[in-house]
Amino acid sequence: MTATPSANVSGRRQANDWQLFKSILPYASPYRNPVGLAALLLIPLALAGALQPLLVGQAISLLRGEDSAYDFLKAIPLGTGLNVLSGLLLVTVVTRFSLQAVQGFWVQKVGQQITADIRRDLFAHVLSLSVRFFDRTPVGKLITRLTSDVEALGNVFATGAVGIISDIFSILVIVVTMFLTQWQLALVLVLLLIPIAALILYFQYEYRRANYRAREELAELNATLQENMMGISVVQMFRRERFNSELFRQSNLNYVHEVDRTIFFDSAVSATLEWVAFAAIAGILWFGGKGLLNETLTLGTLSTFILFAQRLFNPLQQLAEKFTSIQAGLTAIERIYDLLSEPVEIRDAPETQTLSTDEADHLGEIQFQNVWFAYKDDDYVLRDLSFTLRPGEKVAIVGPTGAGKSSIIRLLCRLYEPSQGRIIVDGVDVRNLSQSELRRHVGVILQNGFLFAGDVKSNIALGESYCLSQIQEAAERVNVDGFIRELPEGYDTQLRQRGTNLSAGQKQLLAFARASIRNPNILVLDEATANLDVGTEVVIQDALEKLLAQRTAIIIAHRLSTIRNVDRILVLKQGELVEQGTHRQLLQQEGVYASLYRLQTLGVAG
Ligand SMILES: Nc1ncnc2c1ncn2[C@@H]1O[C@H](COP(=O)(O)OP(=O)(O)OP(=O)(O)O)[C@@H](O)[C@H]1O
Repeated sequence: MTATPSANVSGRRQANDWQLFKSILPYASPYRNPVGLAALLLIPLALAGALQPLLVGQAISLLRGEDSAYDFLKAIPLGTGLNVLSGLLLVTVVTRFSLQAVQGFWVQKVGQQITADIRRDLFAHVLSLSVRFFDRTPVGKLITRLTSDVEALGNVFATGAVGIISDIFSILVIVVTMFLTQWQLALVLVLLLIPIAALILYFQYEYRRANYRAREELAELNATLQENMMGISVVQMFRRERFNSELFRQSNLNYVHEVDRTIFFDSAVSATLEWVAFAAIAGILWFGGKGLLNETLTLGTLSTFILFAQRLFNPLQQLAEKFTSIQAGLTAIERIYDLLSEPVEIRDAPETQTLSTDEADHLGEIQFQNVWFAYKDDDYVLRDLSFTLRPGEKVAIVGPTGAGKSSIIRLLCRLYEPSQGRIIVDGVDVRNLSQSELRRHVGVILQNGFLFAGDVKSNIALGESYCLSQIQEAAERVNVDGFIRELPEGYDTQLRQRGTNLSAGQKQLLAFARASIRNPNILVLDEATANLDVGTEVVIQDALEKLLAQRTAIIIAHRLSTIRNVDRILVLKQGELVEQGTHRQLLQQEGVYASLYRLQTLGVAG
């Protein structure tokens, strides 16, 4: 066992079963009617269940002419009395059989709908969580929560485990009926129930802990699996197969170890109940037998109680059978609840401001005011950064690897929030803008544009309602229309997941079309032309000039030759702005930029 799962278990938010139950209660409210109907059926079901032992006991009493037989039965002929009892027994059997079927169907149907609703909300919630959350949570773990944890919850309904509620209700009705029939025997049975309940609670507690750890291990396993699938080319290229298989084997073993613990506690519950059910019947026989000899008890009542004991432990045994499913379901709710209560760090302010859409307002001004930023604690990657980009200005950010260039972009787009300081776009703090307005205002083209499974045109429109001609125009504006038309089915060409049937450069071309169609006032290019060959880059550069006209632009590029013509260059070093000016001014300053530039031109010459 590794230290990780226990750390996870102890580090998780504590919620008791009642809180967990309450957390899914709102999901049941749209299905009030079927849930109410199923709950209502509990009453006739439990009553019919409690009546059966009484009827059998009465038949025996009647046959033996005992006092415990009801007076109205004693008043009619024996044959008629037995017929009445058999008829009533048949009614209870048919009632239980048919109502159980109706109830089972409704509960399962509603259960699956509730599970689907939870899955939907979980997905929407995960998508709204900040990038910071994804930095610390492996995707494989999230997938486990969205798939197998939700599945475990669905199983509670699918396996009929939710019928436990009806079992508990039946136990209560039987207990009351027993006390009304013969309180001494009823007491014997109820006293037996107390230690069993305590034992079951203990096993349940242990099972839940083991099950939570097992789920954590499964999430770990899936994270390893996902990482290897995503990085398959690196795995194969560096011959990591054997090494990674060993890591996977360990993860697998940890999982099995935890599952073994859950099996142990599950079996312990079944075994305890099996044993106790017999002990209960023995207890009744012993105690009731003495009553029979003293003639304080009739055989009819004793038979009724033997059946009661069976009836009482039957739901408990069912509980043992459903136990795994229910406990797994509760663990699943716990994990789902954990994720659903993960706070959305970046959300729209209650009253957002809007940006001016008036062209005359010279849109596209960006101000960073004393911005500090750290991904973790006080490990600042941007330090007291202040600069202003005038509307329409083209500014390049350069600096060594890890200087914090991309972090500036992430802050501007509000994927993260600054630790201190403010970022202002057209006079409005980005925190006061709605995220959709900000993202519409700022277009970003990244080095590795992500593509979704679907066709080319939907990858440009990305869910917005652009028509084909608008998409084509946008592609023409950035000179990528020709490239798209050369694809096997032009704009209808299906892209496989993550666009694996396109080259890195081709993906970047589509990213240009994506930005062009949205017509943002501010355009950010993060190493956007790094994957293009020189020929394509010339074509794109030409398109870019057109795209960038009238817009504010931030360009991050390692190849300094591509940014010589920008209005201003900001030089970043270890998160601080160390120089700024035009290419010419910076060369004259003989500082960081000049040495970077010389190194590159030397590199090119060499
Ligand atoms: N998600 C993250 N979590 C923690 N630290 C990060 C994260 N992303 C980046 N960093 C750290 O922040 C620093 C700045 O990273 P950033 O990506 O902004 O650099 P960059 O200048 O764009 O680098 P490059 O030129 O290599 O793209 C680096 O030291 C990096 O290790």
